[in-house]
Amino acid sequence: MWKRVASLSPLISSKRSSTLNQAAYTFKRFESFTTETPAQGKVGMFFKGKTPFITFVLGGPGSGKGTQCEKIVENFGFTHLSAGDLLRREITSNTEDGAKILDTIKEGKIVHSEVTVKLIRKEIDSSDNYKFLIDGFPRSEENRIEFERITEAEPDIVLFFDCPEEEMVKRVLNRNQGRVDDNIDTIRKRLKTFESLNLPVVNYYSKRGKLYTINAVGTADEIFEQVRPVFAAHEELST
Ligand SMILES: Nc1ncnc2c1ncn2[C@@H]1O[C@H](COP(=O)(O)OP(=O)(O)OP(=O)(O)O)[C@@H](O)[C@H]1O
Ligand SMILES: Nc1ccn([C@@H]2O[C@H](COP(=O)(O)O)[C@@H](O)[C@H]2O)c(=O)n1
Ligand SMILES: [Mg+2]
Repeated sequence: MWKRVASLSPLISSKRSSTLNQAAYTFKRFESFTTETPAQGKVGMFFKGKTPFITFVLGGPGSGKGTQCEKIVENFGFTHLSAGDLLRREITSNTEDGAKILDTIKEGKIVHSEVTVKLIRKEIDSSDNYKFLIDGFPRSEENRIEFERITEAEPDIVLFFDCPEEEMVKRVLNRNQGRVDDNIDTIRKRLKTFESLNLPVVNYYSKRGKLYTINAVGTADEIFEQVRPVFAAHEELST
């Protein structure tokens, strides 16, 4: 199993890209593998000689997480794992959990962490990549704690797309992708869930100096110009 032997986050948690340029970074280094026997089912054992680089992508419904993840994939070679997409795929595959997941999503609530972490871990395990964007996760402290318990890993960085509610509502209502939760009633519930369960996670990573807050208002390209330097600054560390 790999272990973090030194993991020093940016000394300044960035609010805007300009702050990033001034941020002093110290080396973030991992030991790829220890000599210990790998623990069954831990993320580390699946990375053959490479150190996993994990980014959590947070933000309210419609804040643009998926849109920006596509751009990060194109520009920085990450694998994009959207927790919401994995859960929706589970619904269509008629598994035991599918019906419960559908009800939870319609209610704008959070699916039990064990289910979501299992799906994420399966994707990580079967990937040849070692750079992951985990989009829409962790959505709650329970999500976060379960991920840490199962993987013994923490994210290297956490992006937070900060968007006003009225803009999020507008974007979701215009999305037209046939999502069962893209209606005004569910959006209201999702916004409440975001505030009560997801913002504490955002604050947690802010206190740990891992959070990069991105102003999510503007065109997708403008927003990506704030995102780009975050990854450019970490590129050496993540290759
Ligand atoms: N900067 C932007 N300006 C205007 N529209 C945008 C912008 N970024 C994304 N959109 C559009 O807003 C909608 C929501 O974006 P996206 O799906 O990326 O958000 P999300 O944060 O992943 O939402 P969810 O949490 O609901 O999955 C999409 O239709 C997308 O095309
Ligand atoms: N960690 C998560 C992520 C998502 N959900 C549920 O899926 C819905 C859609 O998620 P998007 O990221 O695609 O917006 C979300 O509202 C939750 O119901 C979850 O439970 N846990
Ligand atoms: Mg999304």
